[in-house]
Amino acid sequence: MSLEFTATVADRGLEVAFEVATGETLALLGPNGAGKSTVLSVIAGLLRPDTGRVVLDDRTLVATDERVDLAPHLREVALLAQEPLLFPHLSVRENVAFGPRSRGRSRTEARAAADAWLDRVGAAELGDRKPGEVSGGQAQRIAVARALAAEPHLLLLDEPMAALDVAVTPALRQTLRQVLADRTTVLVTHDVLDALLLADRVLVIDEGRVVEEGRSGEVLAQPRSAFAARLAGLNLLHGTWRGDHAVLPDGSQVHGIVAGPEPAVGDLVVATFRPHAVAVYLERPVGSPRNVFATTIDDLEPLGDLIRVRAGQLSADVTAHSVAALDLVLGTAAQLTVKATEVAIYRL
Ligand SMILES: Nc1ncnc2c1ncn2[C@@H]1O[C@H](COP(=O)(O)OP(=O)(O)OP(=O)(O)O)[C@@H](O)[C@H]1O
Repeated sequence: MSLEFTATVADRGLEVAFEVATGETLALLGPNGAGKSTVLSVIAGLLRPDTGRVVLDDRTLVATDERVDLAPHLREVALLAQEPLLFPHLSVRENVAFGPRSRGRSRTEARAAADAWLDRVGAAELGDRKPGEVSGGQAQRIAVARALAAEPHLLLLDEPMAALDVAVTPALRQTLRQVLADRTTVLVTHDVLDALLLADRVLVIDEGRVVEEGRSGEVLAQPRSAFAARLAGLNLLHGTWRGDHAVLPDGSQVHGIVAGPEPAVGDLVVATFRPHAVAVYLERPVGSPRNVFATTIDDLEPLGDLIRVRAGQLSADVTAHSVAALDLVLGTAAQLTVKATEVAIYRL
């Protein structure tokens, strides 16, 4: 085990234990105030737990019963927050070179390491600029490079994409996928796609307690906790890429827009779309091209002004008026449709 974590923090109502294997990415999911950031603060050494023990590889970072409490800068842990927090007076290259320099590398080595990391995160051309002269998405890439250039044993990411435009998140998510592979990471996120695409396992925390834990795909496919179920409200269909559409295990086809890198024929993919984008018909609709799934309704659940219709693996949010007009009840055979433009397809 690479990271072993047990801690209680009484005034934040936190009592959590988990482990992360070497090279694994663990996503921490949970509602606001659940305690996710508190867990990261304890690991980074910004908050001392009332009781607890955090061991990274074979080094004890904090152990309340042994009175061990390593200073943050000695922990070899990098914390990347929502806001990039770059040093404004240093150039981008100097920001990234900061970690290697503090680890005793020469100026030339540190600059070379900085340029190599900037290149890996797709920010090679920004080295000479000041942080004030780059966009939010670029600043976050630079912050990723800076965190990794310090060669941390553990990377902590606190909603690294929360402050960014939705337009730039797919590209940064792709960069993170590449740099997180084989790197021990704890990632706090609210985004089901981050959990699915970046994390091997997820831990769902609610009111300071672990309520669910497992492989990302499994937890999101069959959520047990209310929070994971709400997250998993997003439709997720796993399939195989066929060049211009995905084929599901039952043979049905899904057409959509590829987000991120183009999958090769035969690659495993996931097609995602919001329940809002799904329409329910009794007969197979004719006309404009779209995805049609023949299925049977197995749950109808009020959701604010709408009704969430569940049918097999699919969810559709429709008005109460249409549920009444179509006379939908449990067991009704229905055709669920979604336009290809509403479906995002990701390579797994
Ligand atoms: N600096 C602080 N001082 C005291 N209590 C705090 C502090 N920060 C957070 N808390 C409290 O600790 C609990 C856990 O908060 P934490 O920020 O860890 O949750 P979170 O899961 O990261 O939430 P979010 O998703 O909103 O970031 C909450 O009850 C919160 O109000």
